[in-house]
Order: sequence, then structure tokens, then C-alpha cells
Amino acid sequence: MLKLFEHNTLNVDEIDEASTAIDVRQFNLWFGGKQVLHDISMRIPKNKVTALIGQSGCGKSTLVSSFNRLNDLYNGCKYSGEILIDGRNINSKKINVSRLRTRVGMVFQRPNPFPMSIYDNVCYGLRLQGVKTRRKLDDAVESTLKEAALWEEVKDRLFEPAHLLSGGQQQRLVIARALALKPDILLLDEPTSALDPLTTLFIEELMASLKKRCTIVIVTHNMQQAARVSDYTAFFHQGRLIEYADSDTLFTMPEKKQTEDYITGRYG
Ligand SMILES: Nc1ncnc2c1ncn2[C@@H]1O[C@H](COP(=O)(O)OP(=O)(O)OP(=O)(O)O)[C@@H](O)[C@H]1O
Repeated sequence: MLKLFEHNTLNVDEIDEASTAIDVRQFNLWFGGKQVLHDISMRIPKNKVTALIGQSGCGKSTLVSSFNRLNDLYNGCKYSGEILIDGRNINSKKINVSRLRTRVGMVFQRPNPFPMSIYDNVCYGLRLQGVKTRRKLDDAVESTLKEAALWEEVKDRLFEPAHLLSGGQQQRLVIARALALKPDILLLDEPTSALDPLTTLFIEELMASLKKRCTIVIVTHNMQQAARVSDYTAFFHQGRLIEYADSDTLFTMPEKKQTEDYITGRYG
């Protein structure tokens, strides 16, 4: 197996509370009358990349969207069980959802820059937080665009509309926009599926460096990508967590036949 990144992992059963970023406990979710997630329990470790894999429709996006309560936007969405971040149940009524979404950033499959300049895109969340000083905004723009490996390409055109960038540049811009808020957790929902192989590699390398400062959860259909970039992988089928292990084990010695069939391409 091609290994671009070193993984240094514990067995999933050894992930203790202190090293857990997201603690999912018996989580169920319904859209209308239809149950989409069934009794999911897993600990997602801090400062690691965790991949969620499985057939289309098995609930991967719904689960990641539960980590910043994006599903609340849909009428008829109900859930039970708990999702703990820093020991607090994020589904509790006491949680400030805007603050949660600042701490738990999300990037989607299709880059969605706002209809404004590159500079304003990166500053958007900071301005909402009340940051006004030009110097602070300039510094944030430069440092996050550097972190997202986009600075060199855009430093001379920061005030051009973001939609003029290529798809891969837009995706890195959207990542920079999320990073500007210094999230603890970054959720990436198929972030490279619309990108060419070189830009994909760029973003994979970015994940490897970003995990030093945040926890990354990535939904991907690309098994090679999951094996390359993630420390841990969870395989889902029809809304259930079938197997969760460090990626080396899951991709070389899966315990369950369903996992093996999926990763060897027998279905899905
Ligand atoms: N807002 C919604 N309202 C109703 N049903 C939904 C909604 N979002 C998702 N679903 C349903 O929930 C199930 C899980 O969808 P989800 O998008 O989480 O799967 P997925 O594994 O991410 O799929 P894909 O790999 O195709 O993106 C599907 O049956 C889908 O139709």
C-alpha cells in the first residue's frame, strides 16, 4: 500500500477520554419517520485524521453534519444519544450553536466561496466575530492562506472576486476561510472528489500538516485516499457503524466480511 504519511496510532479501544475530540454515544438520527443513523458509538481522537467510508447513502455526511449541528437546519430531523465535544453534549439546549460551528469548521465537496473577494472570504468569520483592525485581518489572511498553501498563487490578487479562482484554488480558499477561525475540529465532506490528482495531493498534504493543530474528520469514497491520509477509519453500512479501527488494520486485516467486501470493491 502506498504510504505518504506516517501514522502513529493506538488501538481504538485505547482512545481514552483525554485524547478524544468527539465522543459519539449511542447516537440515532431520523429524517421525518426514516431512521438514518443507528446506535453509533465511537471516539474520534484528537489531532488525528479519521476517515468515514461506506456506500452512498449509508449516512456518512449525516454523521459529520451532526458534529456541528448542521442537520438542525432540516425540518423533521430528530436525534437521540449524545455527541460530546470537550465533555459537553453538543445537542444540549445550553450549547451556543454559532460558537460550536466556529469551533467545528466544515468544508463541502463543492467549493462554496462567497460572492466577494478572496480577502473578504478569508475575513468573513473574523469580521462577524467583531475583528475590525486592518492589521489583524491582513495578518490572518496571510497566515491562513499560507497554511492552506494558496498564498503564493493569490498574494497579488487578493481583491479579485473569489469565483475567478480555479476549483482547486477555491477549495483551498474555503479551507483557509474555515482555518481563519482557528477551529479545533475540521470536517471535510468529500473535499477532493471534484479536484484533479495534483490538487488532491496538495489537500492531502495539507491535512497531514493541519492535524498538528486540529482534529480532522474526512468523508471519502476514495479508499486509497482514506488509507493514505487517515490514522483511523470507520466503515458504515446502512446507517450502522460496522467496523472502526486504525487505518492500517482496517485496510489490511479487516475483522468483518462486510468491510472486506467493501474495501476490496466487491460492492459499493
Ligand atoms: N435533509 C435530508 N432529509 C431527508 N433525508 C435525508 C436528508 N439528508 C440525507 N438524507 C437521507 O439520509 C440517508 C443518508 O444520507 P447521507 O447523505 O448521510 O449519506 P452518505 O453516506 O453521505 O452518502 P453519499 O456518499 O452519497 O454522500 C440517505 O438515505 C439520504 O437520502
